[in-house]
Amino acid sequence: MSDLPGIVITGVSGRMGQMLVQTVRASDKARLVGAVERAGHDWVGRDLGACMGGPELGITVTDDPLEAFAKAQAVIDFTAPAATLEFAKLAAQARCVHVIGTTGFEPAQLEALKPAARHAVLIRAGNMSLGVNLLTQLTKKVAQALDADWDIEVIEAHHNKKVDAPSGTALMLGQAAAEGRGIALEENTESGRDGITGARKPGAIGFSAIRGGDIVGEHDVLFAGMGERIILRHVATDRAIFARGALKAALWGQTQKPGAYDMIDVLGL
Ligand SMILES: NC(=O)C1=CN([C@@H]2O[C@H](COP(=O)(O)OP(=O)(O)OC[C@H]3O[C@@H](n4cnc5c(N)ncnc54)[C@H](O)[C@@H]3O)[C@@H](O)[C@H]2O)C=CC1
Ligand SMILES: O=C(O)C1=N[C@H](C(=O)O)C[C@H](O)C1
Repeated sequence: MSDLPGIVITGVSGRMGQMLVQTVRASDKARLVGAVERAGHDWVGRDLGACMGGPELGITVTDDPLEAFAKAQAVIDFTAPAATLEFAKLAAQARCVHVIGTTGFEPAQLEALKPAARHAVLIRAGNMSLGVNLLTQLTKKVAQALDADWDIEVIEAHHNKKVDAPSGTALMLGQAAAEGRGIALEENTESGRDGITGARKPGAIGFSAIRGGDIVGEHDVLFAGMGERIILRHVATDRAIFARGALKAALWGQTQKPGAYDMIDVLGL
């Protein structure tokens, strides 16, 4: 019996779920102990390895998250907001570190996540990659240095299956820009322009979303001034960057006190 932290992956058949299975199995710092899918999914009740088209792994995909969490030290969760809210309660009950990559939360849903962090370590980020988390720091710094005559626009592109916009990453970058500028993002957002919109609201932070093909994730923060522009860019070409970040967070969380954390905490940026 290994004493490496045991990890459960939720939404295991998803794009990120399958990438996480590969990442955790390749790691010598953690072991995969459970796999969760939604009730009714055709992977439930079958061996995970066989579902993924490979040799059997001895892990049966379950739709009973609490049963899976009870055997684990961490849950890595890239699913959907309603599912993540449910998993947060159960992970706290099982005292598991809950790493949340899910995006698309409404403000009330984010509020509803808070009680879980009183009992367990909860680490949430709209983007788990080192590059994007560094970019948030750079964005804050540039926004701090420029006055409100510089228009800030966050432009993102993702694959055609993505269901939420702006992306979680775009919101992190917008938040960083707002903090740098010393304004509240909620009161200074401009998005979804269409038709006769009128001139751009001075000082606003704009968001635009492109959806197409298999784009993994691309984000530009554009600072547009009079006669010059600065563009900060991150391009993701492989989902492994998110899975590596999530696993790092799950391991880091093992030694932390209950509370709400993000990837800036994990990476020590
Ligand atoms: N924070 C980050 O670094 C990243 C975040 N994401 C986010 O992760 C989420 C998932 O993305 P993808 O893997 O591309 O989506 P996907 O649609 O391929 O996978 C989601 C999976 O969750 C499962 N699921 C939904 N409800 C469930 C429930 N109640 N119980 C168990 N499983 C359930 C679905 O059946 C599906 O297999 C999205 O919100 C996306 O924006 C994606 C990549 C990186
Ligand atoms: O849905 C995705 O694919 C991604 N979602 C995250 C987001 O909303 O920013 C992270 C990454 O860009 C991929």
